[in-house]
Amino acid sequence: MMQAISPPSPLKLLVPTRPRLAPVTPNKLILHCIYRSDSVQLPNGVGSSRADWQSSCAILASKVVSQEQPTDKSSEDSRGADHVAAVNGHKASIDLGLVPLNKGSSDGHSNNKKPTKSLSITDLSPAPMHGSQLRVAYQGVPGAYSEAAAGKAYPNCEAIPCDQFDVVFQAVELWIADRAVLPAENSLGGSIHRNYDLLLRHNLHIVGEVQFPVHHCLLALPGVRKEYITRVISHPQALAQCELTLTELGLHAVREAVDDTAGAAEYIASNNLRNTAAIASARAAELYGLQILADGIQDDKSNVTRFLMLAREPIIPRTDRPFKTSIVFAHDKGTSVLFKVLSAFAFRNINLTKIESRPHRDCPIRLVDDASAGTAKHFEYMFYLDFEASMAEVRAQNALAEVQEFTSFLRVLGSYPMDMTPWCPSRSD
Ligand SMILES: O=C(O)C(=O)C[C@]1(C(=O)O)C=C[C@@H](O)C=C1
Repeated sequence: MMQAISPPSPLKLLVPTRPRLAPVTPNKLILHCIYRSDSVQLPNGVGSSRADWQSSCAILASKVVSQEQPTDKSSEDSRGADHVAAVNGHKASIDLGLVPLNKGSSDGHSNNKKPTKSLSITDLSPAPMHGSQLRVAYQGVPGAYSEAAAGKAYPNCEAIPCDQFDVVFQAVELWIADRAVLPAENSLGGSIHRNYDLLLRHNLHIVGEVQFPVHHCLLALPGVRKEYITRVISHPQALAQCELTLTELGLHAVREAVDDTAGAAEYIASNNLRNTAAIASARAAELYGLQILADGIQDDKSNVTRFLMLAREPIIPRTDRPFKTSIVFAHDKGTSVLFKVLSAFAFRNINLTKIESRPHRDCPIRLVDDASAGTAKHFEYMFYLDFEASMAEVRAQNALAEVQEFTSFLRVLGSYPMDMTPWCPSRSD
């Protein structure tokens, strides 16, 4: 059997974060960044370098009425962040509240060289300024699927474990990490809602995606038999993905949710729990010295989780490979706007790959009074949409210009290369 190793302890949240969602003002556009296409010349005739492009973002963003001015709360947040010198021994390289969105060409990243080679999934945004290995933050402990996804997205990166999703965002905002890798949705378990909410509260940009086949195992201490198991622990997504198979295995066990799959395995090993099994990866079994009681226990062999990669800076959108763009929008007149928004994409033959709605936390309920019938209480939503086009394409820019007219809030979360790696769903297929 493999020797169990002691993995690094995950980053913990030391500063409480408050939501950074900008107030949504009816009929005012909040567009963080409009990407320019090479075929669309801005009035000042900017070139195609990153510096020019960032300046264009600044110019365009300054033309819209920005609601991103920090509220009292968000300035408190920035102060809180500035006070953090280190998290678990990882030093923040510079003081940083929020990453400025409208950077001009004078920032440290800018240079006037045109990109000499095309972007790839492993080269999704500028190289780290510290000049060493790319540091990628993920939620969980070593052996988590998020760690493996980080390795797929950025081979040879230094993966930095964090104990909460919020900490993953903070690690990048505080320059402890260069990228974040976060699960967004699973083919069986659905969306990881927490991360959709966090995307809106933080100002990181989506710079890529990876789709990662998730192959679950049932793990227990060496020598433990299935019949002894009275409790199965794992991440709620993993429990959901194995629901039917756990029943079929004939386990008479309660299911309990913990923060991550590999953390469940580590917990069993460190507490010598002989009545508890974990749902986690084969790598977690190896790392924490557990045996595999059952292999491939996900309810469907083609169990895939889609992860998003985030960075402080957006990438330059391209047209020479398939790109996806993610947006989030809201409207103060309720959900009736949805049909109009969707038609902006349908008329341009732009394929939608994902739609998600989340509670509008700033304004969760809209009251509609009807003198004769009483008061209707409508829930309000933020809508997240992914579509298959690059922001460098005119049709995508036009679609968004149209969407902007129907919505009171619109933000481009990122325009990034689609994961087009060949389909290979499960090791056992
Ligand atoms: O717990 C882990 O190992 C994770 O990486 C988290 C996570 C998730 O949040 O969806 C990632 C992939 C699997 O779908 C199960 C769990």
